[in-house]
Amino acid sequence: MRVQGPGAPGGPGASWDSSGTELLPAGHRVGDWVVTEPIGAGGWATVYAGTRSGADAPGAAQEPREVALKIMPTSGLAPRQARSVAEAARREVEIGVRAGHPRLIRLLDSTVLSAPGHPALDGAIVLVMERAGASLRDLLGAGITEAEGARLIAGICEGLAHLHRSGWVHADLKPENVLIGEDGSVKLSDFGLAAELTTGTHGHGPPMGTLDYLPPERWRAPLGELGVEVRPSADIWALGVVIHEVFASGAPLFSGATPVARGAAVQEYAAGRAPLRMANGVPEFWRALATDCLAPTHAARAAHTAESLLERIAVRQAAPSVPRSRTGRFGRATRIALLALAACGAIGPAIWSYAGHTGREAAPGGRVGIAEPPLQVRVFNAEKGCRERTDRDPRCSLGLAIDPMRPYTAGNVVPTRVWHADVLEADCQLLSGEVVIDESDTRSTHWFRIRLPSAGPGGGPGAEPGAIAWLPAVRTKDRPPLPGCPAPTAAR
Ligand SMILES: Nc1ncnc2c1ncn2[C@@H]1O[C@H](COP(=O)(O)OP(=O)(O)OP(=O)(O)O)[C@@H](O)[C@H]1O
Repeated sequence: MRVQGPGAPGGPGASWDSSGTELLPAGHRVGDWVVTEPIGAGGWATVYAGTRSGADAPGAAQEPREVALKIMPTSGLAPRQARSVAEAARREVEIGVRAGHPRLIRLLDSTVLSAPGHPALDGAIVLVMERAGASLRDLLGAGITEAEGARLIAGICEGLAHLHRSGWVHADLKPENVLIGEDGSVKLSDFGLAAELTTGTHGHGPPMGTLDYLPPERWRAPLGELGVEVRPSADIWALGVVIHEVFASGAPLFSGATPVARGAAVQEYAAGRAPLRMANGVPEFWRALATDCLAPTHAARAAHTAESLLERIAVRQAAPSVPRSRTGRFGRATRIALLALAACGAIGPAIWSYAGHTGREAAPGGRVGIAEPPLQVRVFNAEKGCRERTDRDPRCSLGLAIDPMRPYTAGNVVPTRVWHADVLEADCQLLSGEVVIDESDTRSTHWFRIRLPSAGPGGGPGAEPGAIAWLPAVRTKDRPPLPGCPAPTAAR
């Protein structure tokens, strides 16, 4: 349940949520949808399972048949409360329209109910969403393996990284708002408190939130005309709390009988008067990651972005299959070879392609309408001077590898060159390829399999149709949610 944040004046509470589930009986029709059963309720809304009433309606074939209907009643609320509900719905719709991503629950439609004969429903806002199978909260009690926890947390980081890149802070990250699709994929939901980063560094949101996930600075945040200041680092704090819960079977990180008492424990920790005490079962890597997320001040936490955390998780996931001696091999000589790659011209033997691979296989679960590979990645050149020029100077060109399992040296690149900001199509990712260290010392074993554009993005030699190559993940800031690549041992 979400409640008002500390120090907030009155606002919509959770008073009607328990009775809300009776609002819509099974069989009730909402636009093109028929209610089947209640799924859940929060402070603003009751969520029902719905199914399409007319399968033959125009466009029906493109839409899922099973949906979730989030009903946000406004009648009976004080005008200010009704405005808050309408604002929350507006933010959900705005994110749905402007920031769609496979790691965010998909908004299909929104409408306002007209039900003059049913005063409790009249004027209610309805959000029609893709339906998830469960929430992370549902999974916590059963215990989550480290591998599964890693996958779930990586999915949350991908969703946050996308939101932050798109200029939004979620501001209410918690296990209830991490949904699990029927194919097991992670989807962030509930953007009713999301804040747009209007200044680039922070935005403003209503003085509300879920107390157990609020960062220390929010407990003292002044309430201005625009609301309270919200920064992406607030989501990172909440992520730290969630990481702990994932590996501690849902046990709260800060002790106290009530959310307010636990908030006092947060303040004690932030003031340096109490240590962070995580459950013993939290594995070392995740303990370290959560500790960084839970840095007590915004300034200390800001260094740990969702992208950088994702990168650390990717490297860690790749680590067990990379023998230590192999990683240790890459000293100065390899690094110099890597740097040389940024400047060398077109070099390299034949292009490696997978016979019979189309790159258009449906994602697991194959849901219609959810983004499927290939997905776009934009090339990033760590050399600042190269990012500022658009003349495709050969010295600023970057090479794509032929084989991600061999050192990324001049002899292992395809003829097609790419430049900063080129957009490439990736169809899968490999977390445990050869180590690559870029010019800014970022080290990664993560690679994307790229379909080479037949014209050559730089106007260089074109590739044969369907040819592929490999982009080291250090050469892009994007982290599209791609499936894993099959082990690249295929014919060369
Ligand atoms: N698309 C969906 N598919 C399946 N279940 C969903 C979906 N959206 C929400 N739910 C379920 O309904 C519950 C309430 O939804 P939601 O959190 O969006 O409502 P809310 O009133 O904004 O909640 P809160 O006040 O706790 O933030 C969720 O915890 C989740 O279990």
